[in-house]
Amino acid sequence: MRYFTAGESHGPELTAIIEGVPAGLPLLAADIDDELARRQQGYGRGGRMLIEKDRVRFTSGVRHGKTLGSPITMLVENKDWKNWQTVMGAEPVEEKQKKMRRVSKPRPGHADLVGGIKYQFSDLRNVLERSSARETTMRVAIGALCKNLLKELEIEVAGHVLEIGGVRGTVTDDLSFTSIKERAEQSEVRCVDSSVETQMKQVIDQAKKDGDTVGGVVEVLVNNVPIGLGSYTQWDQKLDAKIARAITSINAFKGVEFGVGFEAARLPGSKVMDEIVWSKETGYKRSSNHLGGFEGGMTNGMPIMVRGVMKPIPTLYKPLKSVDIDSKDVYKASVERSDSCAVPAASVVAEAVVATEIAVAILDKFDADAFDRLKAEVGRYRTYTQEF
Ligand SMILES: Cc1cc2nc3c(=O)[nH]c(=O)nc-3n(C[C@H](O)[C@H](O)[C@H](O)COP(=O)(O)O)c2cc1C
Ligand SMILES: C=C(O[C@@H]1CC(C(=O)O)=C[C@@H](OP(=O)(O)O)[C@H]1O)C(=O)O
Repeated sequence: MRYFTAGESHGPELTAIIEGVPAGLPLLAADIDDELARRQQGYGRGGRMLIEKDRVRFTSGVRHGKTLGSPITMLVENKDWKNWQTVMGAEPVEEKQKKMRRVSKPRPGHADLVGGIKYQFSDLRNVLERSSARETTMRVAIGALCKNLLKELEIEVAGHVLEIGGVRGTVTDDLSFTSIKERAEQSEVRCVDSSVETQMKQVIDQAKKDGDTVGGVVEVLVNNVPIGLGSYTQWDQKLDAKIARAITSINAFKGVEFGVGFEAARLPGSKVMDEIVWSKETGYKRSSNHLGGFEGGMTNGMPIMVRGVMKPIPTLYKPLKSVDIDSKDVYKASVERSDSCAVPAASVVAEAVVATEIAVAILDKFDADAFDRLKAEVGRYRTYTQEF
């Protein structure tokens, strides 16, 4: 399976084309829309989310609620487009109109300056329109399709927020996968530890008041993953590496860890490796999951546990110093309408990109032309791994 996304933040619409999805997978626009709505929620978002109501439209690859095996095209309309038609239209405009909403004072931490230098733009809006995390809408749409496929194979994905602006929630060991999923859904900050929710919201409110922003840490868990997705045989076949790339490809994500993660540097081997146990009913299992479900770049059958760190949003209402690209004089950076914290929304994006990587690994490994055959093959393979 491969895919592309396209679309500018204030252009007419966003597009995704996905190729290699098996034929016969049940797929409804409503399944995608539910996930798109989850991404739009979360405490700390700015005014744009009040304008948009993301809904998908299939224009190819789906018929009567099932995939056809041909490329799937998904479109999401930007409701804000009606306010930007002159600024963002495809047809040539007068010089005077070209100056409308022109950006010449790059925001530190956003793509503005480097993108402008690279593509030789005199208006940095040409950069920010595509570097905007509006693009993550389509990655969530693709992830929703992949979650549909995984659900049919009894694989579940859950994302939640661990930390915002230095306030960290605790996830106790006795919390089941289901309760993590449910609790995240009930929380405005998508944190399963309700005792820190108010504090997280206060940190976001304070940042907003100060014209500042905050980042945080999200976690994605994947349950019931078959053993042996990915491979140790070639560096670029390692699935943990592909997931790490997918996470750091989310706008503003700066780091990834699996299982105990960076803490592994401070622990002895006996506290990091997961002991192997066996029973006739379950086959091979581990008595702990410090390695977050990966050994040798392959899934080991334990839940995948991956975390990503998001830096604070770069656009500051109290802007940092920048340089005007025309005069080279020192100015405050441009202020675009912006979120103060998008960590809860980003946890939904993280879920989507992890689901996508796992779906791709499954489609690579098994006969994936027809969904029923894929499902049967995955079932047989699970029996094999249990009896090994
Ligand atoms: C869901 C989400 C919403 C975001 N909202 C904003 C925003 O409102 N303003 C902003 O400056 N950056 C926002 N960002 C972050 C920027 O898109 C990102 O920092 C920028 O593209 C530069 O990329 P980099 O931080 O990965 O280097 C958001 C990121 C995500 C994941
Ligand atoms: C539009 C979305 O997020 C946007 C991401 C973003 C950025 O710079 O990344 C900047 C803001 O754009 P705008 O100036 O239009 O409000 C966010 O709202 C979205 O998540 O759908």
